[in-house]
Amino acid sequence: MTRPDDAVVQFSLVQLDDYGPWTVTPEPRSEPSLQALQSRLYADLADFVGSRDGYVFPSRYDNMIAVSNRISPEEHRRFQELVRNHYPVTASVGVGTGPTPVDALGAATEALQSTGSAQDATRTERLATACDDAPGGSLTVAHFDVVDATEQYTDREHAFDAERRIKRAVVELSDRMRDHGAVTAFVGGDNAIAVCPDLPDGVYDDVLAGVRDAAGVEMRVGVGRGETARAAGQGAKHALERGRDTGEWVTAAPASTDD
Ligand SMILES: Nc1nc2c(ncn2[C@@H]2O[C@H](COP(=O)(O)OP(=O)(O)OP(=O)(O)O)[C@@H](O)[C@H]2O)c(=O)[nH]1
Repeated sequence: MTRPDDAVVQFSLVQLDDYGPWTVTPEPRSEPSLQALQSRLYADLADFVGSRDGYVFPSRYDNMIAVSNRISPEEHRRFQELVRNHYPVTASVGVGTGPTPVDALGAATEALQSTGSAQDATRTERLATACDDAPGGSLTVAHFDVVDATEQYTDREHAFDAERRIKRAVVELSDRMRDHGAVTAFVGGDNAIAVCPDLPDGVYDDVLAGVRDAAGVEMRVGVGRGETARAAGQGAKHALERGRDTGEWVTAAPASTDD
C-alpha cells in the first residue's frame, strides 16, 4: 500500500509481544528486573531511532512510540532483530503515516492491532506497515519546559509533590495539544515534547494559557521545523534557549538536517 499524498509524518508503535503473560511466567518476575529490562530496551530503541534522526518516547514502555520519518521497513526489521538477539522478549511494530501526528500514530496503532492482540501468544515480531515509503515532508517539533522549575519546585517542594505538579501540567498540555492533532510526551525533568502539525502561533499562546489556568504551572515553548524529527527538535531546543533569554517563546526557522 502506498502512503496517502498528504502524509507528512510517520510514526512507529513498538509493542512487546505477549509481554504481560511473560512477566508472570513461570511466576511473577521481580519488579526491579522488569524495570531494568524495559529501560534497557527503551535505551536501545532511543539509540536506534536517534541515530536515524528520529525521535522516540517511552510511552508505557511495553508500548513505545517513535517519530520515524525516513526510516524504512527494512530498518524496522533490523531493530526487531536486535531485540530478539538481546532480550528474552520480541517486539512487533506498526508503522503509519498521516497529515497530522495524531493521524499517523492512529494509523500505526490500527496497523499493529490488525496483526492480533498484544497478548496473543502466536503474534511474534510482526511488522505492520500501511505504506511502502516514508514521507519526506517538513516536521514541526515543539519543546516545552516549565519556567523556573528548579527554584519554584525542585529546590522547595516535597519531591513527590513537585513530580505530581509537573506531570499534571504535562497531562493538561498533551490534552490541549491533542485537540490540535499533536502527539505530546513527557521526556524527563520539566520537559515535554510535542510533534505537531503546522500550527498558527496563537495556538501555542492559547495552550500555554490553558495549562497555566488549569494546573497553575507556567510553561514556555520553542518551536522548530525540519525534514527530520532531529532537525526540527534541535531547532526547537535552540528556540527554547532564545526564549529563556528574551522571556518570549520563539519559533525557529526551519533547521537543516545536519543541525
Ligand atoms: N529531557 C530533557 N530534560 C531536560 C532538558 N533540559 C533540561 N532538562 C531537565 O529539566 C530540569 C530543569 O532544567 P531547566 O528547565 O533548565 O531549569 P529551570 O529551573 O526550569 O530553569 P528555566 O528553564 O531556565 O526556567 C533539569 O534538571 C533536567 O532534568 C532537555 O532538553 N531535555
